[in-house]
Amino acid sequence: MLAETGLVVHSPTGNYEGHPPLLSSGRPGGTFDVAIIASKAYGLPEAFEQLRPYLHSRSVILPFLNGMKHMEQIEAAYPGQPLLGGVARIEATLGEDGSIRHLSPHHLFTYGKFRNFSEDEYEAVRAFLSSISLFVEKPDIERDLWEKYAFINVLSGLTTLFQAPVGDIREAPGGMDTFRRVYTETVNVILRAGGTLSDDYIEKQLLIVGKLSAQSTTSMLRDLQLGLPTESAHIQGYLVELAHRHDCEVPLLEVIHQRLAIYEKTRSGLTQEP
Ligand SMILES: NC(=O)C1=CN([C@@H]2O[C@H](COP(=O)(O)OP(=O)(O)OC[C@H]3O[C@@H](n4cnc5c(N)ncnc54)[C@H](OP(=O)(O)O)[C@@H]3O)[C@@H](O)[C@H]2O)C=CC1
Ligand SMILES: CC(C)(CO)C(=O)C(=O)O
Repeated sequence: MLAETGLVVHSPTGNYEGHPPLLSSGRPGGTFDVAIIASKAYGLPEAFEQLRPYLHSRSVILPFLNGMKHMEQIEAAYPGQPLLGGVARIEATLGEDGSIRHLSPHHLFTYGKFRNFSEDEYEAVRAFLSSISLFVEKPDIERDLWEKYAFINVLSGLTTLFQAPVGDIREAPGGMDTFRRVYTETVNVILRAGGTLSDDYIEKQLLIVGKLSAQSTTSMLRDLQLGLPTESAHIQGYLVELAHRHDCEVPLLEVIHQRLAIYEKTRSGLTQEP
């Protein structure tokens, strides 16, 4: 589709149309110095194999997935490969015509050193990425990854559990308290698992939740309502796995995870050939 229509972006910050060079997996193309991975988490195993022939031993990997588990998966798939952390803060979706629809003016992509860099290698990639105005370097990208993970875990978990936008959950009896309890469980797991979060993280997040527009939802709820696969195993499933590994009690996270696991099981039953 991209080859036919080109890359079309509709955005409140300005539209774009262009025909970037395209390379389909399996076609000759040489190797690349930087590879950005931005598939959904469930597409990673296939993406890893398709990308492999285009990497040299010092190609830099820059993932922009939500969550944290993919960082372990990338390290396992490409041991020793220089790995950046990347966090995307944007609200975007694919239109039926294949165009990208940027839904709100806000957008920020942060990156930073994660594993397996020499000083010179990191300096070279930093100099390259700093020429792209969308990208902002973060000295502590690991904390940024954990903070976005906690945020998306709570927001996608509660919007899918209740199948409702933020405003309806917030205004239901005890709604803000539910946000606080799910944030508290999430933060406990992350800290016990060795993750870092900024001081007063929960209070700051509750202020953000209070200010979100009442209609705010998440891409996971949109996927669930359309009967599409979700990243729940990668987001909620991995957090519950970390909770069990580190002896944390997480009753609400378990219920959210179960609700999403039931959805995924029902969905895969419906999509299987008879
Ligand atoms: N959408 C958003 O607003 C935000 C998303 N994120 C995170 O970003 C990640 C991507 O999400 P999103 O962009 O919404 O997902 P989409 O499904 O919209 O886009 C993923 C893209 O990856 C492509 N892709 C999948 N597998 C491969 C492969 N093996 N080789 C090459 N390309 C591949 C898909 O191509 P094709 O269509 O041909 O399959 C598709 O264009 C997720 O982890 C999500 O949580 C983070 C912040 C905001
Ligand atoms: C930030 C947010 C909630 C924007 O849609 C998101 O990342 C998602 O829905 O996946």
